[in-house]
Amino acid sequence: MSKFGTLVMGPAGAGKSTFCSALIQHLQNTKRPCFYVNLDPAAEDFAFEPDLDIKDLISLQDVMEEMSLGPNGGLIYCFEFLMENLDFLTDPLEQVTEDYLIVFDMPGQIELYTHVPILPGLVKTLMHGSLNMRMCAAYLLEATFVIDRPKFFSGTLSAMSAMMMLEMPHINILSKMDLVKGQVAKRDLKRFVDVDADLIDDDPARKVATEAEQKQYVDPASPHSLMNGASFHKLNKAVAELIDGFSMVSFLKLDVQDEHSLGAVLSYIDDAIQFHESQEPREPKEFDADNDA
Ligand SMILES: Nc1nc2c(ncn2[C@@H]2O[C@H](COP(=O)(O)OP(=O)(O)OP(=O)(O)O)[C@@H](O)[C@H]2O)c(=O)[nH]1
Ligand SMILES: [Mg+2]
Repeated sequence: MSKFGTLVMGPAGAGKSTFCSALIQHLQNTKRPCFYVNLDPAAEDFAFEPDLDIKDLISLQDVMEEMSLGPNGGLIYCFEFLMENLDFLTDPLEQVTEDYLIVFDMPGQIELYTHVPILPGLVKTLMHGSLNMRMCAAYLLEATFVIDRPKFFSGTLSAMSAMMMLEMPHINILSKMDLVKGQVAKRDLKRFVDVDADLIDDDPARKVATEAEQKQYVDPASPHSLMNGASFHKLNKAVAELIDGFSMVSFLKLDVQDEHSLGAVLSYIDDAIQFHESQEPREPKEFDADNDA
């Protein structure tokens, strides 16, 4: 029997916990069971009480106080501790049946997704251990990033970094769409959703380098050369072309207030983990003449 889950990831404040709550509410509205796992050892307030909370194993506050660590070092310590005590996570998940969607709410420290090798180990255990969980990553990036194009591509690289680290089905999501409504034309938004490298050239905020600035740029091979606006632009364009040329990243738009938007994101998650293909066909409910009258 398989289990099904999604890891909700992304930078600090991207809207992960808000999305988890909205998704749980949507699952409840559509009569689907859900198991909510909080893996953020610093999270405090929840719209839905987690079914499993890493804070019952270890809390970031305690680690920082007792180990004299800062918030980022403390978080890594918490995850290393979780990896040494994986039964805390796997035992309760053993009981979860295949009709459930298991939603993992992750912390926002970006290093977890970029270069610390803890998450790949955790994902391997969940997917390839006895739980046999089919999982996908839901990586959130705040939609306001589209206002600043180099920042958008930088955020896209962080999503790619997580994709490369985790080697699991991956869905990228532009969260907080309500914040850019009316600010970005639909036509322009399309070019962020299916990433278009020309966004870098068309950037209305782009400062064109003066002739003097162009000359300032010396030798790219020299460690003492300073990159100026023109050379940063070339670098940004090359990165954007790489993303565009290989169709490596595209985004779904998410407005947590909109049930259709949540439903659309959920259907991508379901497809990625092949949720519906593995469900037993349900018996249609018996017709109850008394109640239906
Ligand atoms: N306008 C708007 N605000 C949002 C939305 N989602 C989240 N927020 C706000 O953004 C802030 C961060 O939201 P969270 O859901 O806590 O973000 P997070 O990614 O879980 O944050 P960390 O766990 O701290 O990394 C909160 O103030 C939310 O109210 C959204 O869709 N629209
Ligand atoms: Mg959160």
